[in-house]
Amino acid sequence: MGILEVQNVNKRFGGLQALNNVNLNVEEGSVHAIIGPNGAGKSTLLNCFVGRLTPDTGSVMFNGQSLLGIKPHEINQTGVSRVFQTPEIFTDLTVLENVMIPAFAKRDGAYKLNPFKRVREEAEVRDAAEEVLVDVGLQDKKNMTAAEMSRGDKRRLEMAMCLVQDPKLLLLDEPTAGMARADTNRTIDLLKHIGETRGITKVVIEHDMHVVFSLADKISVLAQGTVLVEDKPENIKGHPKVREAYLGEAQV
Ligand SMILES: Nc1ncnc2c1ncn2[C@@H]1O[C@H](COP(=O)(O)OP(=O)(O)OP(=O)(O)O)[C@@H](O)[C@H]1O
Repeated sequence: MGILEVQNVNKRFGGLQALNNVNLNVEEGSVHAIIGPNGAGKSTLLNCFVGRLTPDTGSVMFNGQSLLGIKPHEINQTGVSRVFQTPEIFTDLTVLENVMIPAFAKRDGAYKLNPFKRVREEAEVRDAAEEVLVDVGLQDKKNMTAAEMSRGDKRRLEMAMCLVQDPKLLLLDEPTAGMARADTNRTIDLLKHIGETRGITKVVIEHDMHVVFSLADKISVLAQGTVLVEDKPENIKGHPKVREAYLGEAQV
């Protein structure tokens, strides 16, 4: 049984069938990539895992429990964390403070009124945050204001904000979008490192095939809301259905 099991998920926006009987089986501890041309339905699918969208029909099971009808913050509490395409960080706070806030939220169940004042006093939360900053290589920048960071570092910070919540499943929406090659390679190394040290299952949406083939244990190819193939990377490369889906786009 997979840690995340998606069965016959359908989602329609008006006249558009954005997801059409989608099935996905993500094995525990694996990296599962979802690829596909623009508008294929990748983000829509991810939104169905985190409670931002509810499928019209079908099921989404995480660790044997249905995620449908559960609020986003409650899904987060079950161990699902998401890294966004555009980092959602508190630019006025320091790097360390940014990581302490989600740690606090996870421990106490939700953001409380004036959480920051309390966070400051929490040594236990601070220790957890510092540990994660070492993991993502930002320990030297912990006292820097988040606004001052490079784009690549902001994404590492957001990763740290997810990791400090000790997720079982990490969802990454184009983790290297807009990065130069050097930053992309650092991100690949970081994700591999996290896999080794923390054993977190990851679902990655990604357009950059270098990233996909460097990381993925399994790949699902989505086109026009339908999963064309779910297979190991070596069987995806050059697959005729995949080539067809990508006609005129990035080559697989
Ligand atoms: N809230 C919405 N209302 C109406 N249509 C939507 C909505 N969200 C997505 N769509 C449409 O659903 C289809 C799938 O969109 P989605 O963003 O999931 O694709 P994607 O594979 O993530 O694309 P990209 O790689 O460009 O990010 C697209 O045609 C999109 O325009």
